[in-house]
Amino acid sequence: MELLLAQTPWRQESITVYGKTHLQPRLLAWYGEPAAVYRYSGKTHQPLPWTDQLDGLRRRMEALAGTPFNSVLLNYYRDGRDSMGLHADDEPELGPEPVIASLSLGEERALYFRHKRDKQARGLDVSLPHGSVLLMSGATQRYWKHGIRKLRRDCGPRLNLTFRLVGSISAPGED
Ligand SMILES: O=C(O)CCC(=O)C(=O)O
Ligand SMILES: [Fe+2]
Repeated sequence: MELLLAQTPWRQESITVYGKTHLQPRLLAWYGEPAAVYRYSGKTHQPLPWTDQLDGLRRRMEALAGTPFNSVLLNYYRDGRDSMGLHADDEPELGPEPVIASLSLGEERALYFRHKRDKQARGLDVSLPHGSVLLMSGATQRYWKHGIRKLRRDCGPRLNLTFRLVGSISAPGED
């Protein structure tokens, strides 16, 4: 975690909601094969090339999940004010039933799940302690959204690494 915090070229992206632009409440970095271009939160991300450390983690995640990954999104939650809004990782370039391996380091925070359509469905909080891996697969992204809430109490930094397999979806008329 110390290596990743120190050596990653962290960026803070902005997001535009209802015509207003805000800075996203966390830092991020995107690594992967050159072909793993990914649109996330309405932005196109060109991946940085794998570092030895991230490639090593990728191999371990592939062994655990039994599926290949060609990219990883790093999210850095600096303190309890950093968060991630409810969303599903359901972009077309991830395919219909993506497998996502999510490695958490540092402060334990909860990933909360809400059903997309069934408002009666009970939500779910999944605590993600240091060193844990959460596998999301099957229809999870189709039916559920997830996010990280802000906290009122003080809390230390947290890193989350989501390993993904991003396909190239070419736009109509492109090859
Ligand atoms: O920080 C987390 O555990 C969630 C990250 C996430 O949902 C994402 O990167 O899409
Ligand atoms: Fe996500």
